[in-house]
Amino acid sequence: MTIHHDTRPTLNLIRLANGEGLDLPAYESKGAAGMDLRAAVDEATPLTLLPGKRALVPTGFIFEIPEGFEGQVRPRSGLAFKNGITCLNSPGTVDSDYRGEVKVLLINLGDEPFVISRGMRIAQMVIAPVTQARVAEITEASETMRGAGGFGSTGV
Ligand SMILES: O=c1ccn([C@H]2C[C@H](O)[C@@H](COP(=O)(O)OP(=O)(O)OP(=O)(O)O)O2)c(=O)[nH]1
Ligand SMILES: [Mg+2]
Repeated sequence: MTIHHDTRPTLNLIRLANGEGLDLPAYESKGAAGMDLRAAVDEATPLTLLPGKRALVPTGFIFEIPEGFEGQVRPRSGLAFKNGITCLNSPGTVDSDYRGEVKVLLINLGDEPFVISRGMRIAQMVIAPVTQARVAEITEASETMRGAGGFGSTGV
C-alpha cells in the first residue's frame, strides 16, 4: 500500500466583502503553474480600461503566502495576445508578510477599450520559492572569465 502525502505548501485565503460569491483562485489544469485570479469589481459597474490606461483591479482576497515563498502576479497570455491586456509591474511581487488585498495592476496596451466584468480571470499567480540573501559589502570583486563583459559581449 502506498500512502500519498500532500507535500504542497498551504495557501490560506481570507475572503473580503467584495469577494463574496467569487470562485476561489484555482489552477485551471492539472499541471498549471499559476492559479487564475478573478476580478472583484462591482457586478453592476464593470471596469472599462481605455487604451493606454491602467487600473488596480481587486481580487477580493487576502493571501497568506507561506513563508519562504512569494506570489508572482503574471499576465494571462490570451488576454495579452487578443486584447493587449497585461500586468504593468509584471511579475508583480506578493510578499509572504503582506496582509492586504491582492490587487492586479492591469494596463491596456491594445487599441480598443477593454471591459473587465466581475469574476473575469484577469491574471494568474505563481507561488514560487524565494531566498533572502545576507548582504555584505566588500571592496573588490573576485576575478572571473567573463569579467565586466555583458549586454551581448559573448556575441549573437
Ligand atoms: O501585483 C501586485 C504587486 C504587489 N502587491 C502587494 C503585495 C506586495 O507584498 C505589496 C508590495 O509590493 P511591492 O513591494 O512590489 O511594491 P512597493 O512599491 O515596493 O510597495 P511597498 O513599499 O509597500 O513594499 O503590494 C499586489 O497586491 N499586487
Ligand atoms: Mg516593496
